[in-house]
Amino acid sequence: MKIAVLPGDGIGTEIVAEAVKVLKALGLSFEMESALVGGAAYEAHGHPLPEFTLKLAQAADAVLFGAVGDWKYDKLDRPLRPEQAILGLRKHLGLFANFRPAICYEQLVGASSLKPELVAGLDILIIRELTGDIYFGQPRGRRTAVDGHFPGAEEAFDTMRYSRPEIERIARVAFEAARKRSKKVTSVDKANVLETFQFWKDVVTEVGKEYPDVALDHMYVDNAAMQLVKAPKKFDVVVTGNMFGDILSDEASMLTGSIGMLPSASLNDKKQGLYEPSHGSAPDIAGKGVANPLATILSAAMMLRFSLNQEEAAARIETAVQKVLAQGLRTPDIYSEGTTQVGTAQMGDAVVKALG
Ligand SMILES: NC(=O)c1ccc[n+]([C@@H]2O[C@H](COP(=O)([O-])OP(=O)(O)OC[C@H]3O[C@@H](n4cnc5c(N)ncnc54)[C@H](O)[C@@H]3O)[C@@H](O)[C@H]2O)c1
Ligand SMILES: CC(C)[C@H](C(=O)O)[C@@H](O)C(=O)O
Ligand SMILES: [Mg+2]
Repeated sequence: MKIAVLPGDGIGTEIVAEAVKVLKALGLSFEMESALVGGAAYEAHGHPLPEFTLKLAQAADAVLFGAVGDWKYDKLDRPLRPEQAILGLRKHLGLFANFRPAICYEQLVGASSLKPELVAGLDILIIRELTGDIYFGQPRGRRTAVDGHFPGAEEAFDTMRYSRPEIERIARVAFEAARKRSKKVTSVDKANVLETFQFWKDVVTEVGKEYPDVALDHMYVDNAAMQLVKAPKKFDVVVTGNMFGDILSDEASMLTGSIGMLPSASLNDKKQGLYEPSHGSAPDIAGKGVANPLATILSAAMMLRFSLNQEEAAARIETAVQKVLAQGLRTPDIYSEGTTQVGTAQMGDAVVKALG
């Protein structure tokens, strides 16, 4: 089992160190190899996704990823910005299906942004399409009246597009996932305005006919953003495009207590996957040892389940995380009165101890 470990920037290095600690404590034989990615790779090699890093990821069964980015790179040309590394990995590895489960653990009901009764028992699965949409559509760029370059641009544009096969395959992923859950899919779109998402809705509806045992409903993204905070338990599997999924999953993270609790799995059609927390490099708290490593540790559990066929080990990690929460240990983002505040490394150590 070969794991490429790509910590990246900011808190990426801190939280991945804790996930690696937990993986090592399982007593399984992994081959783990690390490489620079994002801003760290740009500093060392002049590119956010160097050839070596990409090859390492391509050759691995799974990638454990931290986060990339920092405000100090804002002025770089877009292809050199750290965020291009994660977009490049998704594209090169064909990681089209992004699972972002928003689960409110019973111990964190009080840490949620919503009233306890709205989130107790909450378990939503957001399935975000990850290699299409306005993120990758062509053409994109800037036009100027003068020479085609910034500064002096007159306008900038991106293209939102989805092809039928792209929508069909993510819809199937969602219907299959729903079959193993409460058999309900909500497809989120903006079909009232956008041609791309009218097409999305039509294709998801067609695919839905292959799954008569799964209930399908459709919701506009603005309403979905509202319903997520009004009555989140109405949702089970949510399937949506790349950009809407990016936004809705950050919103959903706060129902679980913190963005530091939301793991993710990005899969291709070969079960190869990239596993990362849904959050970013958090430059505002980087280097302080206070970041919550649980989203990354829970992402490692998803990696064991989806790409490495280690269901038992995955469940061990998830149980250990619930145990440390039950012990009252909290990083600052999920802290509440009566609990014990700990730092990133202490939280990782506690999970290792709770593995038993
Ligand atoms: N997949 C990725 O690598 C990824 C994802 C999102 C953002 N980014 C990048 O990260 C940089 C910062 O972006 P941002 O500030 O908009 O989003 P962010 O997710 O990094 O941070 C948003 C807020 O959440 C907090 N936060 C995030 N993770 C946390 C954790 N584990 N524990 C405690 N608090 C946590 C941060 O302190 C911050 O206040 C940008 O360069 C952005 O492009 C990268
Ligand atoms: C960093 C950025 C490219 C990325 C995205 O928009 O997909 C991030 O926000 C995420 O959610 O993984
Ligand atoms: Mg995001």
